[in-house]
Amino acid sequence: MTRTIEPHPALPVHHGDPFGHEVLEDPAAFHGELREAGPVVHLARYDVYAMARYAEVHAALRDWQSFESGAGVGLSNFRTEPPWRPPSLLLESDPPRHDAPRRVLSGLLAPRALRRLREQWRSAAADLVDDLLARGPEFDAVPALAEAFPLRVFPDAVGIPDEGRENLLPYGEFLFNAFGPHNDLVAAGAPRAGDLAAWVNAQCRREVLAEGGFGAQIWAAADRGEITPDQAPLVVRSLLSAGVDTTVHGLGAVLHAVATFPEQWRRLREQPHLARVAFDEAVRWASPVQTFFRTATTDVRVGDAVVPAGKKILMFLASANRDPGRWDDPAAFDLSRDPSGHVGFGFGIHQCVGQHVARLEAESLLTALAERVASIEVAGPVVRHHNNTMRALGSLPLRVRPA
Ligand code: HEM
Ligand SMILES: O=C(O)c1ccc(-n2ccnc2)cc1
Repeated sequence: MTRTIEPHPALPVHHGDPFGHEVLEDPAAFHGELREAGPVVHLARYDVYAMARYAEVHAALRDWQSFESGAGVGLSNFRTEPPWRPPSLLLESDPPRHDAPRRVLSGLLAPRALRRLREQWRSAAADLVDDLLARGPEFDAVPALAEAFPLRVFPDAVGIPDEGRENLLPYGEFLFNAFGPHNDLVAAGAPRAGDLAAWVNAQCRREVLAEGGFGAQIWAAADRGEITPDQAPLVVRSLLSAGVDTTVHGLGAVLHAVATFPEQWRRLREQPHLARVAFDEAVRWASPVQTFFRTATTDVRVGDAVVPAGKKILMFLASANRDPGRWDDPAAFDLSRDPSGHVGFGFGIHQCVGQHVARLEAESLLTALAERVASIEVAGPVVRHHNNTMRALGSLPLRVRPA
């Protein structure tokens, strides 16, 4: 018997659409309205509950018992409608099911485990930048760098075959749209979703994965009994789902940031060790992953309101990362800031297990650029690419002056 209870009178209501093109184009005003309205706001359009302030988002990310992932981290509730693909053993699971797959990926993707890739990725970044600069000082950084670099290094690191890698970006694009409502963005990707999912699933089979790659290491963890053989392909699928589009838009964000704030590029060139903090500050500033949902496991009190059990909570990571109650001058990209504590990689038990991969990619590319490029400026209209979950650029025209 489903109880239909009206939202609590203390709960402010907002009638806007966080997944509409107006908000996707520029969410700042919408985020500000939600932060000002209260600690939690009822989004009447979808009958979900929004958290947009840092304090509540951070607390909800930590409290996985009250705010679960097992009913899905998108708008759809797996308990009432079938997921479009078998749920993720990490992203869409809670303890105890979540524990072993998490432990396996944490080990494989830890900073010390990535050391073996550092030289290779740095030299791949240097080659990519050398080839690009040889073609001239003006280029669109989205295809030329933000997309090209992750696709040059990550599929090889996983160990998938060369054939069909062009499916990775559209698969991720659909996946991240599918966390939102069935709007025009989902409809546009739906015709290819089945084929893309079939191709991704085929890359998770043991026999296609190259020796020494992350994929083969996941299967080896199954041989050691750390996860079951049935779980192994799904854990590989997590890497293929998460590993490309996120870093593409993370790199797009940091390139957009340094081109928009040239004095920060000067600072990075003077102090190359700032490359890592530059990426985290860019993840805070842009929040490539804008939102994720949770589901209330009980009637959860938030401030003086109550979110009814079974309702979805939309956590606005991007708004929390620009909450003036937490950050000074939040709209500034500033390398003198300490961005730690940002929620751009989440927080708590589901915090991004691939963050070190993303950081290593960013550090490799930024270091290669900082050694070769004295200045970077925006050379044309910056075009946004709308996605229900990701903050993405469609085009970032840049002009560089070689060092
Ligand atoms: C800039 C790049 C990235 C951003 C902004 C990002 C962001 C996030 C966020 C916000 C979460 C938390 C999800 C939640 O709490 O529900 C997360 C989880 C996760 N990320 Fe990332 N991510 C990035 C790159 C990557 C990469 C490169 C990989 C894989 C190599 C990856 C794999 C994962 C996985 C498997 C999870 C689920 C962890 C769990 O549930 O225990 N991510 N990421
Ligand atoms: O397990 C999966 O399929 C999966 C896991 C994580 C992500 N993700 C989101 C942001 N960083 C990674 C996407 C998909």
